[in-house]
Amino acid sequence: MTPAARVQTAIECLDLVTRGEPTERVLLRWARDARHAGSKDRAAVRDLVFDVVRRWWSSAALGGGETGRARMLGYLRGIGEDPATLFTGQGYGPATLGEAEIAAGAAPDPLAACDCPPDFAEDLRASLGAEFDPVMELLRSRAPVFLRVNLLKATRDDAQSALATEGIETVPHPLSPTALLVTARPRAVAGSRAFAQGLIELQDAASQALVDALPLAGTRRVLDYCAGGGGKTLAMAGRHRALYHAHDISAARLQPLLARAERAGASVTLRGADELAAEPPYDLVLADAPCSGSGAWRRSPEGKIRLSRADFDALLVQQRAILHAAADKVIAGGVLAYATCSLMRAENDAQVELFLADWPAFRLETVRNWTPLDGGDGFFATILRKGAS
Ligand SMILES: C[S@@+](CC[C@H](N)C(=O)[O-])C[C@H]1O[C@@H](n2cnc3c(N)ncnc32)[C@H](O)[C@@H]1O
Repeated sequence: MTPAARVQTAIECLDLVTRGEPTERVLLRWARDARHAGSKDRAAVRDLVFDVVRRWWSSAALGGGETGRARMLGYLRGIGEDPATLFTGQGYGPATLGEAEIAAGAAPDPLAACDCPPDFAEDLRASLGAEFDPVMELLRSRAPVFLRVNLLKATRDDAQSALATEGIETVPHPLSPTALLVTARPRAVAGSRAFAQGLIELQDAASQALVDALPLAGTRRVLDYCAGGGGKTLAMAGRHRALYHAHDISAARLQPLLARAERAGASVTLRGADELAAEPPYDLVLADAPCSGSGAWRRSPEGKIRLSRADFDALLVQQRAILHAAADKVIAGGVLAYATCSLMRAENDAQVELFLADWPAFRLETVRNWTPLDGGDGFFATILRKGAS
């Protein structure tokens, strides 16, 4: 595909995204049907579509409309590329620009310029304070690719050397002693020998820093209450030997965890709701709750354009319920760690305040926040210690 044909394909995908179809589903369907497209084309179209989603509002303003074509036009203007070089009307590229399109488009207002979802601007401003502008600016660009070195199988130096033999260049990242930032061939990671042998996992550096902050030393029984695919379960197991139980309301989400654990050389047991109810309490329960995902909007930008006020309110209710259920599984003297990848106070400190008012047996031990300004995604983590008796 020519660069112009990739742009036209991205425009058609963006039209479907605008109509409400999930971006990932649109791209998967296109990739399945596009027999003429090679892997580089697929990657390029994917990158273009997600780049525009990250700059949803500024692209619409600069392009003078909300169609895929207008947004692509605005996106190209926004990154300083001349759209006329791609909108040539040749081959499978987009039709040449009409006079109205050339004249259309205006500088975005300050909120659109930072591509902040209007419905959450107030929350984000209040939560981030002086960091609002620089954080929103970072969320307009792609996330770096980070790896977590699996200390059960390799040191960070070993992992770096193994990756380098496959042309994957990395540098250590200061956010965590296990974090590597990929500086060359990030797309080769998932197919690499180092990955197949369990030396590394793909995991954001702040997510690793969050696990570093958990008081795992001395714990014997650990429950990951919202384990999902088990990213944090495996990060904990890579650092500290203990009995790890993984639970999630969705069995489908947990499903890849056992194969991942085997590759990592870690021992993790899945626990459904009934099994969990029969388990004695744990020394440490991690509740990595579902959230707005606002801290990870550059990695998963879909949430930025889809999150509604009603979704958000439902998430707050879910987070409270999860905190209560997870607290029930903490042994006297043990720890409840509540975490989100949200930048918003309502999901973070405010939830903890509500929890502490309901559960006087717990006291706040530490609170940590990471934003994309630290290099990785935005995360919140708090350690709540249950009284000894
Ligand atoms: C932020 S994700 C977890 C990510 C995971 N810890 C990781 O590091 O890869 C939140 C998870 O919470 C799960 N979840 C939602 N409601 C839940 C509930 N009531 N009980 C347990 N898990 C729940 C979701 O299915 C989702 O997998």
